[in-house]
Amino acid sequence: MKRSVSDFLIAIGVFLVSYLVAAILALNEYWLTWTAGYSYLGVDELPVALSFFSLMLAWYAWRRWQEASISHQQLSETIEQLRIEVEERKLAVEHAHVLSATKNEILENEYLRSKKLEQVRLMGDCLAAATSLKELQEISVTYLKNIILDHTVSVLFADKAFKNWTLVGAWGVHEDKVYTQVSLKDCQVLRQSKAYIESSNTQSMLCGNANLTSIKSVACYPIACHEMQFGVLHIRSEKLTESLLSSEDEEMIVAVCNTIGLHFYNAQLRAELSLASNRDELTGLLNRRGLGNTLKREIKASELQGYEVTVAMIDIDHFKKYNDSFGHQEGDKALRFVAETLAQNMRARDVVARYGGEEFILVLPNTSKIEAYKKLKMVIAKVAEDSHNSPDCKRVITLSVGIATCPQDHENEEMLIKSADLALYAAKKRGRNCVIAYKAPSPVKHDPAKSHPVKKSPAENSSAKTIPTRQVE
Ligand SMILES: Nc1nc2c(ncn2[C@@H]2O[C@H](COP(=O)(O)OP(=O)(O)OP(=O)(O)O)[C@@H](O)[C@H]2O)c(=O)[nH]1
Repeated sequence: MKRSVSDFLIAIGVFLVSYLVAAILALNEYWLTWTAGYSYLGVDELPVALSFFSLMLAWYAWRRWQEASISHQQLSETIEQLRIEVEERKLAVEHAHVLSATKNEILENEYLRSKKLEQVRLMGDCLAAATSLKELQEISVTYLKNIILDHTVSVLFADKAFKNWTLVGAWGVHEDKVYTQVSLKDCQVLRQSKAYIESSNTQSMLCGNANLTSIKSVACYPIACHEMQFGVLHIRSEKLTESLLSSEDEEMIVAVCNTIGLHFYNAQLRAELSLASNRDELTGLLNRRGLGNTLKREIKASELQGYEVTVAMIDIDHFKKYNDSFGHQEGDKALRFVAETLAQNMRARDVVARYGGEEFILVLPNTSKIEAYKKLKMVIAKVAEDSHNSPDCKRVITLSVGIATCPQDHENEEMLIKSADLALYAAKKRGRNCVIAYKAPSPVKHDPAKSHPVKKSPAENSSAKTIPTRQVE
């Protein structure tokens, strides 16, 4: 625009200068006409010539100004176009940067998510293979730590009876702000049996476990299945935020808690089933089925470790008479009394089982025949003595016992029980209330390659010959 104005001024200037020159020439003509009596041009033609000349000059100036304006406008337009183009390119570059950053972020999030999903899968496999409640809890915490990375987290689990709750894991960005104490009565998840999310700027949060004044937000999730609460996952933050977790993260955490709950539920179901199928309902002891597995295991262990296992078969004497005299219910009480007394007088490693009816079996690992004999003598004396004073027994209860030892009598569990049963039969024949050890009628042929060497205990070495065994008839 500046350029156009200057061109216009130049044109005006040229116009004025041309008029000035024309005026000078005209004056010169008049001067010559007046002083010398002649002129180069006729005085009458002079204004016309000057006007023509001025017009020519003015036209020329106007054209120049117009041309200058046009070229300047074109230049401005070109510059504007270039400016727009540069702006557009800048925007395009910025957009590309944003796109690439978003793409990177998406890729990173996807990578993290796939890693977390892999952890969830591994966790499921490990939980499915867990064999105890403690193992289930530890596996859950280990994997939750790999899945919930950017928060301050605490995990509580209930014991088998759902009475005591323990803080099994606590970790997070603020190690000092994880749970230190657990207040169950204030746990909203346990109260409401559902996820609980709270944020408050004041100290009065309903979540009793946001026990630090700096905690402004909590998100707690139940670890449950079929309305059975096995645990609580508690996430806390110092930030005042309505949503501690992104919707994706929350979705994953809820799914993980549900998976853990399901595994706890399955484990509990399995334990209950196994208990029900392996336990005798009346006495709570192992039943015949449970005994079979246990005895097999003990015989295998004795082979590997080279020690003896003794099996004792116990029968209550004249129990039919007891039932007939005092009734079946009293008979049941007596059975429970015998079961309890046997269990109380055995070592933790010994196995006490109800074989059926009024028959019990003891499995005594790492126990020689003579040790078992002494122990059983003591036990039948104890049962007789205690039954005398017990309100559960209507009369003194005596027991007959037959014992057999692996590997010297038999290495097979069925044959071992059969041998103990034969010895029991002998005890009954002998007059009851006694212990008889099985003695094979003829020496058992041992295949040295098959049988395992046995470490003799000092007790056996000293008194093996004094054992009052009796050949089974
Ligand atoms: N109350 C009760 N009685 C049972 C149970 N199981 C078996 N019995 C009884 O136990 C008795 C066993 O009797 P027998 O096998 O004849 O043996 P016994 O009378 O003890 O005679 P000996 O063994 O020779 O001393 C039967 O009367 C059964 O009914 C039970 O669960 N509860």
